[in-house]
Amino acid sequence: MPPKRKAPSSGYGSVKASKDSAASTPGPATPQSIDSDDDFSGEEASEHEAENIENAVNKFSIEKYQARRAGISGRDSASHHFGNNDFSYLALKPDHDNRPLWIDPQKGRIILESFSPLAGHAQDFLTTVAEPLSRPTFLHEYSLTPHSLYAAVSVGLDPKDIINVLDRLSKIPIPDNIREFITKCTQSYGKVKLVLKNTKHFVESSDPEMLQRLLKDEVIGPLRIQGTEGITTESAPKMGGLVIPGTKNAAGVQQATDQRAGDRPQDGENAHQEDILRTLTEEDDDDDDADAVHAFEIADTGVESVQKRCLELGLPVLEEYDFRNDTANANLEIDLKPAAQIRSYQEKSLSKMFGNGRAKSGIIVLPCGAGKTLVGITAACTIKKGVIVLCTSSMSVVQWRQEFLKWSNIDPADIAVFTSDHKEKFTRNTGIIVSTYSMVTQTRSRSYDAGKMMEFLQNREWGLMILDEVHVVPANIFRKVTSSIKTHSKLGLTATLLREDDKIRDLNFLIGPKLYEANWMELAEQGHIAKVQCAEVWCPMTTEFYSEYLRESSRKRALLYIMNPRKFQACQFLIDYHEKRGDKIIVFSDNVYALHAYAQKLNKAFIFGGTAQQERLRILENFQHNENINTLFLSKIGDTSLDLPEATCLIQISSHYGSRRQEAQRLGRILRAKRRNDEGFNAFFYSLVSKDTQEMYYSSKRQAFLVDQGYAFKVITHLQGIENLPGLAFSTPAERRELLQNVMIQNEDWDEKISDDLFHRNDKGGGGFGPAKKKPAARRTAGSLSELAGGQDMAYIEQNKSKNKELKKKKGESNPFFKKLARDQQKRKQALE
Ligand SMILES: Nc1ncnc2c1ncn2[C@@H]1O[C@H](COP(=O)(O)OP(=O)(O)OP(=O)(O)O)[C@@H](O)[C@H]1O
Repeated sequence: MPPKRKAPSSGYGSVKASKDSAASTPGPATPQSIDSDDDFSGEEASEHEAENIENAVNKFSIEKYQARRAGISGRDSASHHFGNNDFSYLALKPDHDNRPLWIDPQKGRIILESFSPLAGHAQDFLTTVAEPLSRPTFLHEYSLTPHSLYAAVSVGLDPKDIINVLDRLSKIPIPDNIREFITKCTQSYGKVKLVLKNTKHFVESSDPEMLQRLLKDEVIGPLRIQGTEGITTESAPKMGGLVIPGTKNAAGVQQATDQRAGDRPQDGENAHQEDILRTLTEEDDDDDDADAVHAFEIADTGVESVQKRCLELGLPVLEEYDFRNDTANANLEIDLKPAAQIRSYQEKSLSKMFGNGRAKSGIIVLPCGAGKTLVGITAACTIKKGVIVLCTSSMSVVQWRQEFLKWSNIDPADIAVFTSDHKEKFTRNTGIIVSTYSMVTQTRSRSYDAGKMMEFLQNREWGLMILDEVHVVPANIFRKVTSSIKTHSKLGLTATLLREDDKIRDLNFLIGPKLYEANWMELAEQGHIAKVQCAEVWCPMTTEFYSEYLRESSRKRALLYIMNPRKFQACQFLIDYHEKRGDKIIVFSDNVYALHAYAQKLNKAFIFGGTAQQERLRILENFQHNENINTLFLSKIGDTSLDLPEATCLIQISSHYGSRRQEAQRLGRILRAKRRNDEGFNAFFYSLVSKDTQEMYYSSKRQAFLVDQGYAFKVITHLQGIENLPGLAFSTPAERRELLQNVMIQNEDWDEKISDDLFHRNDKGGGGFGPAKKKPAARRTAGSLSELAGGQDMAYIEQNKSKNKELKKKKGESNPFFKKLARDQQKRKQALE
């Protein structure tokens, strides 16, 4: 029996609230549920913060609603089936049909009817105030959490606005406890800002009483600069005059609202909806108080103490950078090239960052391939001060620099890279540095040059720090980065604000709140990312493999379900089918033994941690441009940073347990497919799973995130015509026994331990077969494995000559196109040097 599928995840903010939530709470921690690279340590501040949130959420769980519900339970013979989800006691508004939202008063969940004519407006609003949990075709689920409300406050909404709009869109009157929850969360969050104006730090708030309270505080009070004039008052900053480059106008949110005018219900279609819409778009100008801000100045050295103390007081500080009034830091000459037009969702995300004309620190979440790089570059072009970009790998560093040169008019001399191979500085008084997290945080055994470079980074003030792929970097690394490099604003970029250990919320206070999260399906509909058909292919285990599977320990079990001959056949069949359709296919395997075995047997090229850099590039070039090389086997080093827009089909044969993040990252490899706008084009993502094994459990867990984004995984139990595939591997019992013998003698852990990506190796040696860090002395081949098993005469060894070697041989015969490619690469390298 396959394991039961889990219901869409619930937000961490809602978990503890009620008894039935236990069902949606993740089970006990198992080794598989934690990504190995998600190491955290020293999280005192965030633990404290987490406690606050839990308390708030517990308060949010309301006995009175429980009691009211108790009153109605047993009312009819069906209500008990709905348990805690029986909301029939809630009174509907008379015109509820015209309103798109349902609100669950117990957990703060909001359900949006995405087919409503008002859905567009409602979605814009909900992504600002709530956490999107699940967005399939017809009903979207959001959750109000302390963090989502914190983010809403940070983009300038106040509790009154939030409650008003929610009320207009809701089918039921807003429950009192929801009002209370919104007010409670927002009254402390976002009230205090730390603003750097003209090199002076100010603690700012629109509430003068809040500042009085802080001045009386024993830690913060003494940090006020003596001799400055107490609390000053001035009008609140406005967007006015600020133009985000690459946009037609920079009215930000307002423009996004205008674009929605197309959603407006047609004349006579529904007068009620027209009314609701009108009230939604009406300007709220009755609040004059919000137009003034009050501030006091603190010493530069007191910044960290103020932040820490405010967090302790439950008043996390929002960071804002008034870059237009920063006369102390030199202006950077940078603008987007005239041809660069940012897309509406990119503009919308930036309008949240620059909503009031200042730069807010925070995180922007866009799907893989949706253009996060251009968002970062546009932010840099808006702020026009020194920028530091931090990436996860040295290849990303090169790509970021190239993208800056492609999209902006930055002088190449003003953008430098800092990696182990290149330690450059810009020559003028300001510029851009692109580096990796490891370069700026590693403290031991720094070379002299690297030490000098770090001094250079630490001795200046940066206008903007762009933090790429924020979800993969441990919190302690962020702490090191932000404490050692002075920057006025931080922009985190990611595709999946998701960690298996749920520590993602730490980022809220280390970088800033989530400013924007795009809807994957919407972007696919608009053609910005590819549409993907997802399928899980169930492969029955052969009897001999299954008998061993039941007997074995967990590590060997994994190898057995990965090497299941039926899975191999399914992979062979799918490759054949998609190659014939003209697809370019990537096959992913975390397990390097399987990677090697599959690729060798099917005579396909492969890349893993031990593949030499030259060989990797050669294989990738062939995959991109050689019409005879249409399939590439990749280990997990290809999960990220791989830009292969030719790829249109993914097949996953082995993966990292239940990692939702890896599943999303892998899907991301085909979202940028070049052919995505061809009529009727679909990319394909297959996950091959051995039936009745643990792999099925992991597989459903892995899919949870993508299912929440609206992807539907079809289950394929039989691949039509597989039996008739000429040359189908392992079709005789003898072949399968041979394979089983090979698998059974494997005693090593074949999971690749990598600490860098596809383009950057740890070992300096050439392509050993095994974990990347191992010495490449012994190159194990399929031949020697087969010999060990006493099966020298089997098909397995006959195909010992790998496709990789074949490609290597062809190196000298490179056609003019490859020669040109090599020349271009050489030029790029020289440009970097
Ligand atoms: N506004 C735009 N106009 C034209 N092309 C764009 C625009 N935005 C992004 N692109 C293109 O889309 C592709 C994907 O962009 P990018 O590499 O920044 O995606 P990403 O979100 O960083 O993906 P990943 O998460 O996989 O790294 C690039 O080729 C980029 O040039």
